Amino acid sequence: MFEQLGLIGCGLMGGSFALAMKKAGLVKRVVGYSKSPSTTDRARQLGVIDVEAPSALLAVAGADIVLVAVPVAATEATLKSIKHLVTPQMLVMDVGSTKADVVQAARRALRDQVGSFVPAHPIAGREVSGVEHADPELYAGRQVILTPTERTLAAHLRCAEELWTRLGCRVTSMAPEAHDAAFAAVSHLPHLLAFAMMQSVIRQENSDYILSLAGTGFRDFTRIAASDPKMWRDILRANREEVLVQSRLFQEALQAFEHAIQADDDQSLEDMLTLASETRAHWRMGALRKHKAA
Ligand SMILES: NC(=O)C1=CN([C@@H]2O[C@H](COP(=O)(O)OP(=O)(O)OC[C@H]3O[C@@H](n4cnc5c(N)ncnc54)[C@H](O)[C@@H]3O)[C@@H](O)[C@H]2O)C=CC1
Ligand SMILES: O=C(O)C(=O)Cc1ccc(O)cc1
Repeated sequence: MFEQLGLIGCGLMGGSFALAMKKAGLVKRVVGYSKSPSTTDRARQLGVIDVEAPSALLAVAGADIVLVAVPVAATEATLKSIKHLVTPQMLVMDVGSTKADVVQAARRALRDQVGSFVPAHPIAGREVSGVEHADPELYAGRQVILTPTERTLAAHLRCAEELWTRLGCRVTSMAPEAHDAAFAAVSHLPHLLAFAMMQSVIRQENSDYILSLAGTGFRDFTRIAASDPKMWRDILRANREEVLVQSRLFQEALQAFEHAIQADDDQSLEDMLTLASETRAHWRMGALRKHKAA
């Protein structure tokens, strides 16, 4: 399907995309660039990329598909640096966790070439980063959200849908703002809460001892607190308004639980726990809920 993938950001997401594309026979050659030359070198040693490029622009030269897989705050500078080689025939995508800021960055950076850009967010990932963790199966069975703009070329949008589908993903399209509102609730706030949970334990005097007692519930709840701090700093800042809305909603829910406990209101406490428990028990990743719990 493609001759040459230009990969900018040879980390977990970019590296996994390159491996998945090769495994699916969708690309012949991968030319990669990462900010640190040692990362690009490592990506070549691991067989994630075939050729090292000394700059983002040179990674794009000769490519018919480009993936920008850098921290969201680096998107605008990256797109600016490659603009001169972006053509209407070239499909350019990203994998950023936030979309309104990325779309605005693309408009500013790519200007008349913005039609080549299909903003994408694979709902796949891990709490570890770096090319060492790149995995050809990372995207299999996961959702990918596309947030095309009014200027996105229809042919590129169709091509992106087909590509992600061939990698085993379920593809959905939505507006960037709707994306950011939804993912503030189901991804950004949960990560923030996991970080905050760790903070609240660490601040206690006997934290080492308490942590040594914790079991699987704590492990499952806090797994994502091991995620990359700089990446999450960028995501939380990029989607600050929606994250703060969700944080306030969460605090209201927590306060309702606190009040019920304080007031010995067993009925309210049990009702709230039941609603949460039943909803979670029936929740399946990627499935729409048919019946709301009573
Ligand atoms: N880690 C996850 O679970 C998920 C991450 N994402 C998004 O994917 C993007 C990449 O994240 P990961 O692959 O996890 O991070 P990573 O840290 O594994 O990889 C990022 C790579 O980009 C390189 N880089 C940083 N700034 C650069 C620049 N200005 N120019 C060129 N290369 C640069 C880094 O050296 C690194 O190799 C982020 O935007 C993140 O929001 C999306 C879904 C899941
Ligand atoms: O580690 C996990 O389970 C995640 O939730 C990973 C993740 C992180 C950021 C995203 O934008 C999407 C997925």
